[in-house]
Amino acid sequence: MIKAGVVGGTGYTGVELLRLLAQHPQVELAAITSRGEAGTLVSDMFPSLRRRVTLRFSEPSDAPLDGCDVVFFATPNGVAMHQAPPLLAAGVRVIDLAADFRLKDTGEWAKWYGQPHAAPEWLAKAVYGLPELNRLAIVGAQLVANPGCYPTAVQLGLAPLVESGLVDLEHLIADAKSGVSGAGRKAETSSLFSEAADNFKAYGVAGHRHLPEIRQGLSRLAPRPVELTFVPHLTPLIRGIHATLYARLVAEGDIQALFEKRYADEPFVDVLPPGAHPETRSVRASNVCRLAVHRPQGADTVVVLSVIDNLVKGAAGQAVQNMNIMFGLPETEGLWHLPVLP
Ligand SMILES: NC(=O)C1=CN([C@@H]2O[C@H](COP(=O)(O)OP(=O)(O)OC[C@H]3O[C@@H](n4cnc5c(N)ncnc54)[C@H](OP(=O)(O)O)[C@@H]3O)[C@@H](O)[C@H]2O)C=CC1
Ligand SMILES: CC(=O)N[C@@H](CCC(=O)OP(=O)(O)O)C(=O)O
Repeated sequence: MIKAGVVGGTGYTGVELLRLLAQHPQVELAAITSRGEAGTLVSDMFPSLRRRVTLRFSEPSDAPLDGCDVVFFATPNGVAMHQAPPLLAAGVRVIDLAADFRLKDTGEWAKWYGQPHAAPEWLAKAVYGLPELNRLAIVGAQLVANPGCYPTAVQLGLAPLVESGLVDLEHLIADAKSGVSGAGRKAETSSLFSEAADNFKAYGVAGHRHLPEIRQGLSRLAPRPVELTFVPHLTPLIRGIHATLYARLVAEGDIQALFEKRYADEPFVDVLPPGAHPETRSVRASNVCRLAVHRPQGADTVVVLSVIDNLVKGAAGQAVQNMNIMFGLPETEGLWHLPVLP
């Protein structure tokens, strides 16, 4: 059995990790931290976990994390880069759900996250954990940087086009909408029911911190750096991301066949038949990304529709998928459940 610890067990990605890990046949939950709830039974805070998770929350400094085989950080940006290095030095494998180890350039990290990087030596060793684009590197990794939710939906939707050389790499567009759980469980005015319900708005148009992450990931697939306009929106869903992606063709090709071939062996990427419109509810609570490819009026703009559950394929599910790869387990272990509908 793999002994797993979770730092940040009271947040949305933390409780989603607990849901997935508690049902994983090869995992034993060994430690779950909270700074404010140490001593509280996890199932008292989250009755959804009653009779399945019997642990109490521990203070991060008291939790037996160095006795774990793997520790997940489900903490705000800037926490894991301070707390993970001693665990890594002790041989523990770490999967960070935050952004601390995603951007390879420390200057870029400081610019977008407003603080200097505290562990550049581990940054160099970290592997970006988007299995469909980077599987082989994850196999041997000790430290995996789990991608952001928007970057997962956008990169999976644009990767086949960028790899193909059929599209203009300088004018990609990602128009993405997220449910409110994407902002986390912490109290914030913009997440209040009266602010977010019955409302729809763009934010971060001048520059969102997921832009450099998407650019870095897609540029690795291309002969030169890609340029992208990325506009996130907040939509009154609890879970879900819907990304509408635009690319201009510079050469002819069968785009539907390109996507079907690219993802034919991927258990968690579903390319829908021509003309389909994927819905966020078709992936709710599952680790699946559903894609549909369109070419309106047969013109030279390709439109890709990409949906994921931000808490699963966009965070906790992808983290478990990465753990499975790191530990040589079947990739679908503990993740092969169907979405919840309606
Ligand atoms: N929500 C989403 O859809 C996605 C989130 N992410 C990323 O995952 C991470 C977690 O997100 P989310 O679960 O939404 O966030 P939440 O705000 O819901 O939870 C954050 C958790 O971190 C703990 N925490 C906060 N500060 C510290 C600290 N200094 N030391 C130890 N623990 C700390 C909190 O617990 P306590 O205060 O009890 O200690 C809480 O459990 C973030 O980096 C986020 O950007 C990534 C992809 C998608
Ligand atoms: C709706 C909403 O607020 N979403 C978050 C993205 C959450 C996420 O994935 O952020 P990290 O890169 O920090 O992991 C945002 O736009 O800030």
